[in-house]
Amino acid sequence: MESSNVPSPLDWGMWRAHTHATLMFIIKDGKILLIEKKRGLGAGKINGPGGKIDPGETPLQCAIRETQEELLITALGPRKIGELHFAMSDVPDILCHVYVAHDFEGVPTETDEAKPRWFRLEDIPYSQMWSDDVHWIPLMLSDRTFLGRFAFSDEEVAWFDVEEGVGFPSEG
Ligand SMILES: Nc1[nH]c(=O)nc2c1ncn2[C@H]1C[C@H](O)[C@@H](COP(=O)(O)OP(=O)(O)OP(=O)(O)O)O1
Repeated sequence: MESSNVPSPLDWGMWRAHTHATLMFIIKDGKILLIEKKRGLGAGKINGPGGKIDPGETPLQCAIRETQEELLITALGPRKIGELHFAMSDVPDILCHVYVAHDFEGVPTETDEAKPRWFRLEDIPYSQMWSDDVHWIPLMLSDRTFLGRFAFSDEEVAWFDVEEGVGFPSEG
């Protein structure tokens, strides 16, 4: 478990997410498919495809739908690998379900929302990503499940804790 050496600025036992969201990472042939996000929260950053869960939708359905909408591809065999709890300072708090898939159908295509970018696993552009990503993407690449909690101050991580080897129900 990796964590900050300072006390948490909030009581996580009382924490509740305002927004439920997803991220999908396609990892294939030693490369990871990321996006340049063109609009919404995190516009201009590199991230996985994803977005808010719609009413009546499961997290898995959301991750598949958002990947279809943003890149015009369908992830095959996605599996939940992690959960991220974000206590934000300037926008509503987010609980994000993270999925990994090792195959997909279709051709990754630029849309109004996103531009596809493949990166070699050793060249992930952390400096252009959310500042929490460096704390959990390496676990995801090692196929380790995780629960990450992050308290943000503006755009920077002020406190964090990442627990490994967490179990998730199979549908996720
Ligand atoms: N600190 C963070 N680190 C990270 O890696 N991804 C984050 C993040 N904070 C938010 N996200 C991602 C998760 C999710 O895919 C998305 C949620 O932001 P939004 O609710 O603004 O999504 P979108 O604008 O894409 O949603 P839709 O309107 O549903 O398309 O941003």
